[in-house]
Amino acid sequence: MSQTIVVKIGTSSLTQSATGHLALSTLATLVETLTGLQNQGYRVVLVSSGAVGVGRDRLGLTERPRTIALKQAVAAVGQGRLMRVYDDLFSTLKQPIAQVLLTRGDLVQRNGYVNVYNTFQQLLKLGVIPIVNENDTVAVDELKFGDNDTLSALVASLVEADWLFLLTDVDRLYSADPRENPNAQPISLVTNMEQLEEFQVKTGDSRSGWGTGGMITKIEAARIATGSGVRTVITEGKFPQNLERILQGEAIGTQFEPQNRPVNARKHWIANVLVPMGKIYLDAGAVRAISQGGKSLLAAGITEVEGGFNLQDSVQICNLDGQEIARGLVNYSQGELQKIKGLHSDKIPEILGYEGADTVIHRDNLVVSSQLSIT
Ligand SMILES: Nc1ncnc2c1ncn2[C@@H]1O[C@H](COP(=O)(O)OP(=O)(O)O)[C@@H](O)[C@H]1O
Ligand SMILES: N[C@@H](CCC(=O)OP(=O)(O)O)C(=O)O
Repeated sequence: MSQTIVVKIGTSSLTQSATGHLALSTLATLVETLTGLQNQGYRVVLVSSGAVGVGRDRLGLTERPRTIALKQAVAAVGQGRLMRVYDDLFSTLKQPIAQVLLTRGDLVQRNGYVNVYNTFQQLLKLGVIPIVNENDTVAVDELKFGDNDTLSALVASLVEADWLFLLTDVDRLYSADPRENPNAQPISLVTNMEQLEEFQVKTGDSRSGWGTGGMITKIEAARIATGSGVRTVITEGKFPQNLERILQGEAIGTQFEPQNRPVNARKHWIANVLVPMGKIYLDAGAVRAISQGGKSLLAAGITEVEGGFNLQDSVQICNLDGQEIARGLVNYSQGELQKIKGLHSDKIPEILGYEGADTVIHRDNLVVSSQLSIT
């Protein structure tokens, strides 16, 4: 079966820093490279930022839009313009493309997730290169990916990609932001995410003029993607032709080695796609039963409940120190749990006045932190 690659390009690479106009030569090289890879038999997905940057340039705004409404309006202007440029360039090479605009809300319902999965599969089967962006114009805060690094990692996981390339305006990850620290050490290979602590990587919150997430969201993306078995590379967007060399084995940029692909796609979805709506705190016995015993969560081990969650929402499960040890889908609302926390399951019908589920979170809907990387 052919390999699948997801390439994410950030605003900093798509636009010229001096003028804010599109970086046409970079875009043209990217289009040539991706079409070349597609012709070699790779299945290719492009996650492209730039809606806000291009819209801002089109409208002649000199500042980053601050209000949500303005940002959403600017993105609406820029997204169409950006796709027009991509379509012109890809069409010159006879490569069909598709626009896929997503919000987290499209993926949080399990059937929505499966639907998007099927659409991607169909597009790739047709030999199309999907061009993905967050649907900035309609996304509301609670259901935003917020940055395209995270979005690209979730897409890479969804399409079961072999590679995720994060193209940006630095050539690789450094031990500190190279803009601010001239002694920052380059990092070529990360075999597991704990190594980043050994390398003492610092990201600060610095980012290029129009970028959104900075380096921290790229590391987070690498964590999600490698946790799904996707090899991830941070490399410079100015040289898209390097993708071919990396695929041939050259050590360019920072490469993050993939962990084993999780066998359970549903648990990956719970851990990485759903937005937790509350917290449940457990006593030490319940923490052990869940973390080491592979058990379902029962009401008896719950000490405290926080947040306004409903049945089937995702919640964070914490030990008494507040450290997250698992995440899962609840069978009770926050109000119900307040009443039954600490009680034996036999007591639930009496207290609530109806027969509830035996478990607060069934183990099939529970992801412990050692099982999968939790965001
Ligand atoms: N440890 C680090 N290594 C490399 N770059 C870093 C680091 N910490 C912060 N950065 C900054 O992250 C920036 C890239 O992020 P961003 O501007 O969001 O790019 P993009 O638009 O490609 O998403 C770089 O320009 C760099 O200054
Ligand atoms: N969805 C937004 C981009 C969000 C984003 O993550 O931007 P960047 O840091 O440049 O990759 C847009 O198209 O402008």
